[in-house]
Amino acid sequence: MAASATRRSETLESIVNVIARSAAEIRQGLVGRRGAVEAENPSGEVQMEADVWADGILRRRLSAIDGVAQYASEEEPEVFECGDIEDGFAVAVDPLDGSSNLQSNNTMGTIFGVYDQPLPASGRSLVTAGFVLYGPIITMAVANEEGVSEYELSGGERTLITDDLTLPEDPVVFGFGGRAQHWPPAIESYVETIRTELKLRYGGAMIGDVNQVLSYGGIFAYPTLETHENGKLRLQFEGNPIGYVLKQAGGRSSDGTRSLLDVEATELHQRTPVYVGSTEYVDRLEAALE
Ligand SMILES: O=P(O)(O)OC[C@H]1O[C@](O)(COP(=O)(O)O)[C@@H](O)[C@@H]1O
Ligand SMILES: [Mg+2]
Ligand SMILES: [Mg+2]
Repeated sequence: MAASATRRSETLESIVNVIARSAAEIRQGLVGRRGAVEAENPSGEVQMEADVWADGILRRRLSAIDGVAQYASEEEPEVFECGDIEDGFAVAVDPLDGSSNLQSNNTMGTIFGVYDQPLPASGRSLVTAGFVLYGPIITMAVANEEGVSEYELSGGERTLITDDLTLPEDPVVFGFGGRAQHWPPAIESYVETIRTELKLRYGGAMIGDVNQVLSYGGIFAYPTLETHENGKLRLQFEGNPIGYVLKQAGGRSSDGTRSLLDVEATELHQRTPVYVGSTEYVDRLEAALE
């Protein structure tokens, strides 16, 4: 993509600012939108009112940014073309990650990835990725080639907490999704081993669970299942952005055999097994699956 370096960095800054400024509004808008709509997303999952609403806000605001050429979301079947792809970025979002937690009022997030190639694109073409976490307070992690920064968000303001978010050296937590009776034997015995070393932390929103791994070290997975070989999570909207954040924080990602960033992107809504966290634990997981 041919835009000048200055224009590219202005566009990236605008994308991050728009997501940061929308976060408080998205969280407030969850009130009264905790029910399902009579529709499924392209992955065949029930959509919640809040999923559709948050997607609408992000589509309108992100597609209006000069230098954003494509917008795509977990909630929409097709890429929304909004500029010249020869001269702009593609933004992929999971507007609400963990929206099944609306019912129980638990943690959720918003995930984004900014690609330098038309979607579906390889994780190697990400230039920025990150997430908003709607916890007791709203935080945001933003990864780019310089590393990972963490912010606290309040109203429209973004306050830098650290510009060097890195995984701690001594891992503490793990969380694996899916029903244990559907895990292949190799996953089951890996979990049997690591549960003697780490503490279980699983909250049902990838972004909440991944943020615990970023804070304390360890491993998060939504693994391959005997019923669903590619697990549940989507490469463009979830796997790639989180794989990029973890790599820039000093850890790594895998689909079971290779970095998520090296998985070939064939379809917008393709699923992939996801294993992310401290390098030692992801390496051992790959060895267990060999
Ligand atoms: O309810 P399960 O099967 O544990 O699945 C939880 C996983 O599904 C997800 O909620 C999928 O994301 P969405 O909510 O964006 O569809 C992940 O955040 C989470 O890790
Ligand atoms: Mg999600
Ligand atoms: Mg979602």
